[in-house]
Amino acid sequence: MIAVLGAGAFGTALAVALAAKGDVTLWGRRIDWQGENPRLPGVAVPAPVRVTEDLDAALAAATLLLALPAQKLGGFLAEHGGRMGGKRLVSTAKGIDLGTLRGPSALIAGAAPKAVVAVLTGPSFAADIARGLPTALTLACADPEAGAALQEALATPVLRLYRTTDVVGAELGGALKNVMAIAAGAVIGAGLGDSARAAIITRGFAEMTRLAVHLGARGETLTGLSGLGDLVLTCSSEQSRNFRFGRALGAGEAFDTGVTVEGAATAEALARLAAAEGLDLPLAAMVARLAGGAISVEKAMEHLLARPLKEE
Ligand SMILES: NC(=O)C1=CN([C@@H]2O[C@H](COP(=O)(O)OP(=O)(O)OC[C@H]3O[C@@H](n4cnc5c(N)ncnc54)[C@H](OP(=O)(O)O)[C@@H]3O)[C@@H](O)[C@H]2O)C=CC1
Ligand SMILES: O=C(CO)COP(=O)(O)O
Repeated sequence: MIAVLGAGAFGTALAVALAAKGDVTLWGRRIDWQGENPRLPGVAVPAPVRVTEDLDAALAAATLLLALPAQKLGGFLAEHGGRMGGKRLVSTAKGIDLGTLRGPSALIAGAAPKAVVAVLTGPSFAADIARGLPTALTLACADPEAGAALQEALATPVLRLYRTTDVVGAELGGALKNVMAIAAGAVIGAGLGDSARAAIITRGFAEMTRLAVHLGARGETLTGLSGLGDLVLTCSSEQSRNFRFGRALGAGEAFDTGVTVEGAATAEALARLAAAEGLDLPLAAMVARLAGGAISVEKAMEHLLARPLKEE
């Protein structure tokens, strides 16, 4: 049995997609809706999805998809991780925890050492998955056999999963692209043009790869769905919350603080990591200052353009 923990847009979309294969439990801490989740408007949640606030019932499943925002995962695991030993735990969070500077897989392994840890990530908007549009994602698990079994269990005819054992690379691809999407949105919001956005995507990709490899990832993982693929999607689509947040920053407009924008906290985590490890992460550092209100887009661009000229 499969249970999805976290009834936000993505958890709900995954439950809807997996319902095509059989019964799924969708757990949320507060289910105050019926039939259609306001976080995923226009999508009817079908009958095979058992929606519940009962965590004990959800924890009966052998496979748990953790669909919580990255900054909420640590607290949730601290409270409930002790009951998840022996399960297959698949994180969908795209971020780095600000408190510990760790990714979701390390948080899970710390809280539930006996669990099989995996990451499901890649270019996919919740609304697209829920509508049954074709999507390709990365399923990362360090244990190849467990990874193959999860690939079978979670793939559907329209949700195509590619397998890797590079968990660090897969989760960093998803976390870092959100930071770059804020930068791309800021460039567009400030009216700096599509050419500048292409520069952000390309130099952002170089920065992502450099950091991920430094942290133990395989470089080629970043050229896959959960790196380049998700970076391109998120930097170029109005559907992206990170892009829209950046665009609002660039345009000097307000943004709804209730919307999940993983890239803001992750940029701050990266700035701290860069300081601790002596890394040069110019774009992430700028996004951290932009998102924190410490600098304007104009000043950020001035700083970036004034950097010494170098080889590509
Ligand atoms: N939306 C998308 O298109 C995609 C999202 N993702 C990733 O999935 C993760 C979740 O995003 P998404 O579903 O969109 O976010 P949403 O903002 O739609 O939902 C977040 C959900 O998390 C719940 N939550 C927060 N804290 C806790 C907690 N301590 N215990 C239980 N539930 C909690 C919220 O519940 P409550 O309402 O009670 O606050 C809410 O249901 C993110 O890391 C995101 O990057 C990945 C791919 C695509
Ligand atoms: O991760 C996503 C698409 O792959 C969703 O992006 P946003 O969180 O920016 O909406």
